[in-house]
Amino acid sequence: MSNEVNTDLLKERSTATFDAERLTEFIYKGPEKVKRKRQIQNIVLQDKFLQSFKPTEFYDRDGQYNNAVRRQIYIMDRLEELGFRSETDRLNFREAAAPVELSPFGLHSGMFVPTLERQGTPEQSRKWVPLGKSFKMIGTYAQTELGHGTFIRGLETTATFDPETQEFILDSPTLSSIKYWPGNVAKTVNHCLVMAQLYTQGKCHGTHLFLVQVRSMEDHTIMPGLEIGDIGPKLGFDGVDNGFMKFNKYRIPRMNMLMRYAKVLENGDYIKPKNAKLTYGAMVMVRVWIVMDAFKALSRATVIAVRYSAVRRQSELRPGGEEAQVIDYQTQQYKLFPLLATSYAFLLAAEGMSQIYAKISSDIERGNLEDMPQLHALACGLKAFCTWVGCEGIEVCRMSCGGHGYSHASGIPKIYANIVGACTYEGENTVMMLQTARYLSKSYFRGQRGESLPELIQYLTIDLNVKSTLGEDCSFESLVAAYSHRAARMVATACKLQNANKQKGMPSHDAWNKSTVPFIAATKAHCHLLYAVYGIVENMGEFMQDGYFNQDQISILNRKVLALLEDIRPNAVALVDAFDYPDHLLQSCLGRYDGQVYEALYENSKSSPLNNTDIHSSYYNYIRPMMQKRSKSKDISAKL
Ligand SMILES: CCCCCCCCC/C=C/C(=O)SCCNC(=O)CCNC(=O)[C@H](O)C(C)(C)COP(=O)(O)OP(=O)(O)OC[C@H]1O[C@@H](n2cnc3c(N)ncnc32)[C@H](O)[C@@H]1OP(=O)(O)O
Ligand SMILES: Cc1cc2nc3c(=O)[nH]c(=O)nc-3n(C[C@H](O)[C@H](O)[C@H](O)COP(=O)(O)OP(=O)(O)OC[C@H]3O[C@@H](n4cnc5c(N)ncnc54)[C@H](O)[C@@H]3O)c2cc1C
Repeated sequence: MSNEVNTDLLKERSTATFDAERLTEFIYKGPEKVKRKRQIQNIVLQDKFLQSFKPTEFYDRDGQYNNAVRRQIYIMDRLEELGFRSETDRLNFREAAAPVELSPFGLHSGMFVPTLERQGTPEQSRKWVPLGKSFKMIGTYAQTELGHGTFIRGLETTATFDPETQEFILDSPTLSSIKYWPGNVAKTVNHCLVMAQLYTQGKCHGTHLFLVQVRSMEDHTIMPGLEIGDIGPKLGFDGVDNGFMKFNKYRIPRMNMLMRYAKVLENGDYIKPKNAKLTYGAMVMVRVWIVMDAFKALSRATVIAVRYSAVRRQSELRPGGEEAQVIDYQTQQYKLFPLLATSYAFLLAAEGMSQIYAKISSDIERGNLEDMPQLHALACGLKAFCTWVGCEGIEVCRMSCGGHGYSHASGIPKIYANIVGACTYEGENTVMMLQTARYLSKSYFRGQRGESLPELIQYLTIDLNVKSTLGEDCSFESLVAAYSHRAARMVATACKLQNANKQKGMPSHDAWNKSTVPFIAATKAHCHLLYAVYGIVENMGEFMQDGYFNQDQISILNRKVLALLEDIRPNAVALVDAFDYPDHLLQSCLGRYDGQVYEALYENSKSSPLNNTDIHSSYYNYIRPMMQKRSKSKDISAKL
């Protein structure tokens, strides 16, 4: 591989009107943090073991799982050796060491241990969290069943208290109650946090979490009374052993119920929690993290697509002239530059979401549940919005790279396959949006009654009779006002339909269900971030429904969005360089910093396993016998 930088990329970087390094420092919170991140990424780059793996798609499923386990354990050991204590250092090392791989221990660290900490009593946490953190206990979060994932209250796994033996008896009473999907259940973990319907003294008290040992700590054999296995190949998550698990009257100690919020006493008495939804806390936490995951996935795909668009020359923009950089086609800019803006918007949304989560979850830990509904609504809405918009955007990035975008060598298919599951896991997006919609509906009617609303939704009470003041300058204030107006009007419209349904005599659940389509649209408007002008132009109908903009203002906006493309054009490469993703993290022949795309594609293809032999065995086994057989037959020409 040559170590020269593609001349087009060199030109792009020299014509940028700002210093990308300054923006990198803003993104990563200062020059020292950037320096530290790069130091850590370099440690990974110099690490022979970590650099010894071929691209994951060159291995079969067994190999991918085996590699994932090997690599993640190596990473754990290296982190201990390096003595990295800060979460940022550890995350930077992990992301650089395994950039496109979901860890078979991901749910252990991401859900199992944090849930023990947050949902266990202090005694339970003191006992189990150190075992989890030292990987003596390796766990996951097992909630979804064959028959239920969304409707937690419909889960069928039972945990029945036996006061004689002071045990809970876990059981999968039906086929549909078999746990199905939990990550790392199939081969990796020896414990699970199991969500089950709690029965005591003959009464069901709803779903609660139980710590269950599923494999021997001595030899990893499956505990008697359990059936465990892998669910099979999936669209992505190749290295993750999502599994199924069936309980057959499986006994666990009473004290294995996480009892921070609800309890079962020795005599079987049930002590209920302050709020039944406290047991849903682990899901809220992961939804908050998924907003950052959506930023990372979309921004990486955008880096690849924008750099490739600067390098790829195709067709004549000027008749007879040299072939144009595809980034100079207005259509290519209209595809990619809004995604560039969206990536920056998602970064800010993810950081804001994390700050709000930190504050409200610490209030909840101290027993102040006042803002729990707002946190739930925000986490549901942003998780759904950012993964939907992010996944659509990643597909646009892939297609904007033409044929090479479809190759795993571009790095984009893997980004998409790993993040698109987030539209489903941790709460299916439509269901999540409807949770936010429910909160908006209740808030709208509270606002109508003159009750005060939290700051984030005070816009619901604005005067909807005003028209836009937008002028040629498309001021920030006029754009914010436009988004608030659109969302407030759409929420009001959905709520009026819900009310009208009730007035017609519909029971409230039907009145709700028959207004959920406009509620989804209203909730998306509520979550819509301010990559402003493009968002208005792309959704003009919703902004225009009540004549909020006049014809002149619409023309201003249509002109403005094209003008913005020209404003961004000279800085497009610098804006993606600022995300500072090193090549070994992007894993992309198209998104390389040096732009040597064709050489990288050629080298990558030569290492494809199918090239291990010149003539493939199928020639000897099938093709040659077929040709010999056909050459003997008389009417060969007819067959051809
Ligand atoms: C690439 C990176 C890889 C990163 C690695 C990631 C790997 C993937 C890991 C994946 C793991 C999983 O998928 S784990 C499994 C995830 N599963 C889910 O998320 C299931 C989704 N379903 C649910 O959360 C629930 O069923 C939900 C839809 C909220 C409905 O719950 P209920 O029926 O109990 O409640 P409802 O009747 O709807 O509402 C009753 C009231 O409770 C409130 N309520 C409901 N949930 C609440 C909550 N969590 N916190 C506060 N309040 C809540 C509602 O707002 C209502 O308030 P009022 O209106 O005031 O009454
Ligand atoms: C990659 C991946 C990893 C996963 N990891 C785990 C894990 O580690 N642990 C775990 O417990 N689970 C895990 N899951 C399961 C996941 O949490 C569930 O699949 C998810 O919660 C969706 O539930 P479901 O499958 O029942 O979908 P369903 O709810 O059956 O969705 C089917 C359709 O029904 C619609 N629908 C359902 N309810 C409503 C409603 N009330 N109103 C309107 N429409 C509705 C949905 O919008 C959707 O269109 C994982 C899933 C995936 C894909």
